[in-house]
Amino acid sequence: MSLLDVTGLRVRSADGRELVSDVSFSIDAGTRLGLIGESGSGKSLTTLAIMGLLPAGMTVSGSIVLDVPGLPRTQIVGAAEGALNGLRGRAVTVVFQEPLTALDPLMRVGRQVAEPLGRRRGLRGSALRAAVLAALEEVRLTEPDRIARAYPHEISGGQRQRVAMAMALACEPALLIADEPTTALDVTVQAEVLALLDSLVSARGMALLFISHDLAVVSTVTDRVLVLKDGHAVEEGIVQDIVNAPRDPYTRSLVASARELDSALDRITR
Ligand SMILES: Nc1ncnc2c1ncn2[C@@H]1O[C@H](COP(=O)(O)OP(=O)(O)OP(=O)(O)O)[C@@H](O)[C@H]1O
Repeated sequence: MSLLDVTGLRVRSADGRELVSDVSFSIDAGTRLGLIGESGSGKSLTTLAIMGLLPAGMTVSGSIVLDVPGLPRTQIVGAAEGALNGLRGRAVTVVFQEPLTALDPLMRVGRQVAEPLGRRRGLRGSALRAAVLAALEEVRLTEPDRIARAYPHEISGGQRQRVAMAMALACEPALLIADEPTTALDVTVQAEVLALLDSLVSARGMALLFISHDLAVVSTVTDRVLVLKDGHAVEEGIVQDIVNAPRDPYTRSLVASARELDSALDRITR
């Protein structure tokens, strides 16, 4: 049994349009899967369905089973809010593209990191303060004291994404979903945050579902990938195989455009 088993997932809008069509995949404990596709292909809705957070009015069918050691095996589709609340954080946590969505603009960063740490580890007072600084250091934030005292708007976008990662990791999830976590960052910061994510996921033995529209980015952090187009899964496999021999026409076009960018860079640097 996998950690996450998604079978025949369908999501429909309130007006009956099918936005995600019969998508199936699974993730074993400690393994990684990339979900790739252009804008509107259904990546975010798939993520939200796994978290049980689809917008009101949408309907979901199929099966999403989370089976995390030490927690009740749960069918997410149709689960009661209470059961989902018990799973969010500890079983599965998301880091979103825009870290401001995870952060309260009116609360100092340190207090926000303290909240999941206190809840998960039962820490208070000076032990909690020390754990907050350690969590900020773990995501390689220099000057953790200053960052802890800052409000979200007083730190950079890259620093905010590291804070969001620290908050996600504080829950010690079995599965981390990273939904385009570096898309809003500039390219050099993007590479650093990806490397950090990669090493933290390995160090903690977490499973990772990594969402991106960028094949090059996906291939740096995952070895297996599922390609989505217009809500349908068109191809799944090892990244290396998909890059070398894409079977589906859409995957071929993704690979061709990634290569195009690469060779444009080569031409300039030659
Ligand atoms: N709240 C909503 N109501 C109606 N349709 C929606 C809603 N949210 C998303 N959609 C539609 O569902 C489809 C899939 O959207 P989704 O956000 O999952 O795509 P995505 O692959 O994550 O795209 P992006 O990379 O731009 O985030 C799109 O056609 C989108 O317009």
